[in-house]
Amino acid sequence: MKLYSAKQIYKADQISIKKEEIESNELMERAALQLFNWMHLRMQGAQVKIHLFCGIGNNGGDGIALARHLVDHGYNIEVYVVNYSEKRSKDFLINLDRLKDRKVWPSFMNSDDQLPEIGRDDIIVDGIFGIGLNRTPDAWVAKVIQHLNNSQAFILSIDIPSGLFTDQGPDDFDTIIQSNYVLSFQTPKLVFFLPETGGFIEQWEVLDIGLDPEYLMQTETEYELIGKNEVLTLYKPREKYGHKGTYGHSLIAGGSYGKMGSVCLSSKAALYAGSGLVTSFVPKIGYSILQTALPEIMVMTDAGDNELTDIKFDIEPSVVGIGMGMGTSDATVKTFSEFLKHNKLPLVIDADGLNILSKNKELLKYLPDNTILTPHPKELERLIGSWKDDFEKLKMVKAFSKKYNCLVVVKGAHTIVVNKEKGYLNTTGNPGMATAGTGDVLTGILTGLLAQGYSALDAAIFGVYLHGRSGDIAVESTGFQSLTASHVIENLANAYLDLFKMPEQPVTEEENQSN
Ligand SMILES: NC(=O)C1=CN([C@@H]2O[C@H](COP(=O)(O)OP(=O)(O)OC[C@H]3O[C@@H](n4cnc5c(N)ncnc54)[C@H](O)[C@@H]3O)[C@@H](O)[C@H]2O)[C@@H](O)CC1
Ligand SMILES: Nc1ncnc2c1ncn2[C@@H]1O[C@H](COP(=O)(O)OP(=O)(O)O)[C@@H](O)[C@H]1O
Ligand SMILES: [K+]
Repeated sequence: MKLYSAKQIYKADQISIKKEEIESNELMERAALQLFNWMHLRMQGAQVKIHLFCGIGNNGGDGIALARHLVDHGYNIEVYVVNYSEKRSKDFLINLDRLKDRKVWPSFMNSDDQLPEIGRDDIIVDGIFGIGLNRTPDAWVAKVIQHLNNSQAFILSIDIPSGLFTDQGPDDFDTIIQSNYVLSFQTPKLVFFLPETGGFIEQWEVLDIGLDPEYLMQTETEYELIGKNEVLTLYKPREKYGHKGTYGHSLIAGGSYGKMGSVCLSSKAALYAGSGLVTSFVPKIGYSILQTALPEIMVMTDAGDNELTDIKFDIEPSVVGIGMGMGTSDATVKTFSEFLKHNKLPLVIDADGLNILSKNKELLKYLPDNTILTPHPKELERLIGSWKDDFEKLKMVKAFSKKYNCLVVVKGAHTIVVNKEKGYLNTTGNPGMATAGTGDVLTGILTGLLAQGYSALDAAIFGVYLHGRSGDIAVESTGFQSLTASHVIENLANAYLDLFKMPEQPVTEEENQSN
């Protein structure tokens, strides 16, 4: 699913109005009707108090138009206009008049007004600011926002939580509505998925207000949201006459004394992801550990007893996944550097491989094109330096990806695969996955997919999705606390099978009776 910027949404807005030959307030009416239908379906006329807080722009206009529909259906409403500017939008004013025709008189809130009382069982509709926010709200508006956040009432935001910018990071986190539910027009917004701002949204849903499909389809976006529909087209079916050679050979290189588990996890994950063959390349200390833990894989040892000192092998794998548990001793740094200088194979680099690159940036020029790097936030900071906010971070990652012609998998709650100018945000995964070794599993999956002939970009997008989906299936039986990296591997099979499961259909009345 594409994530459109505010600029693109405004453009879609204008094009739709022109093409359909409608007035802009008709588009607002569509939005308001969608909002109303959503609420009415759930509330069924319940007399819970609904407080609608509306700004003076079109987001406020949506709120005012919604208020009219609610009052027409007998709901118990109170309307407030947060009067932060004199520049009221045309459609806001049209809808204000329509509301007044119903004898509903909003309270106009100005800077020194008392804040209204809100019960914890009431509902708040947040229509203060939408995608038009272009500067941090004034202190008194921030106070109103804080008051709503502190009320403990359920907050339903129109389009975007008020105070959240659509395409830039916040300056002040105290000026943002903490939403329970966001009904977002046409597209979710990028900020719903970034670590700094995602926490302001508990749940979201898109309301289709019928913006011009042609424009939406043809417009390229900087970011895409990746779910099942997107990865299904990437999946490569197994061929009837395929043999293990068809599905590639993954070499997993890493490990050091006390950290052989990481190589076990990556190697096993590569196998479960479907790699035809898997060889682990480890220091001597790892030999019996890997042979015992994973009978399906082959093991090659380095000259070093406890750490990698001479990364050389006389086989020709299809891809190398390297870095997990490897350490950063002088000998390992030296051999890793030498390996990079001579290597021609596709690479996935993780953990200490990334740490070594961060301290020896001159090595970056040896990365083969489309190498996949999989940093967690700390590793990313070591690699690209620190950032002011998530937007600056993404800008820096894009520049890095472009400069070194590599893919960066920015790991987190919504992992983002960055390929030069474009970012792909994953929708699977859960906080149970914040546990030791899940990153090693991801490296193994990505290596295993590359071995099977997926392009680097497809492997990264699909692998990140599968990894999270495995975690989501696993957590149903483990709970968050007890989810381990091994559970993620064990559920890879279920994640693959789940790709082709139809969503559950509700049982119809007839079927019910025949049972
Ligand atoms: N195409 C769409 O998606 C549609 C959008 N609509 C609504 O329109 C909204 C956008 O409306 P607007 O562009 O009027 O913008 P907003 O309603 O978000 O903001 C109102 C105006 O306040 C001013 N402003 C921004 N930051 C401020 C601040 N900190 N203090 C004081 N004033 C500030 C700006 O000039 C802005 O235009 C959307 O979020 C959505 O709710 C709907 O009406 C229907 C169609
Ligand atoms: N809150 C979360 N929600 C979803 N996925 C998460 C969350 N926290 C961590 N993960 C995922 O778990 C993995 C952790 O990787 P990493 O930090 O490298 O762990 P390790 O080094 O222990 O293997 C990443 O793929 C990350 O996206
Ligand atoms: K809003």
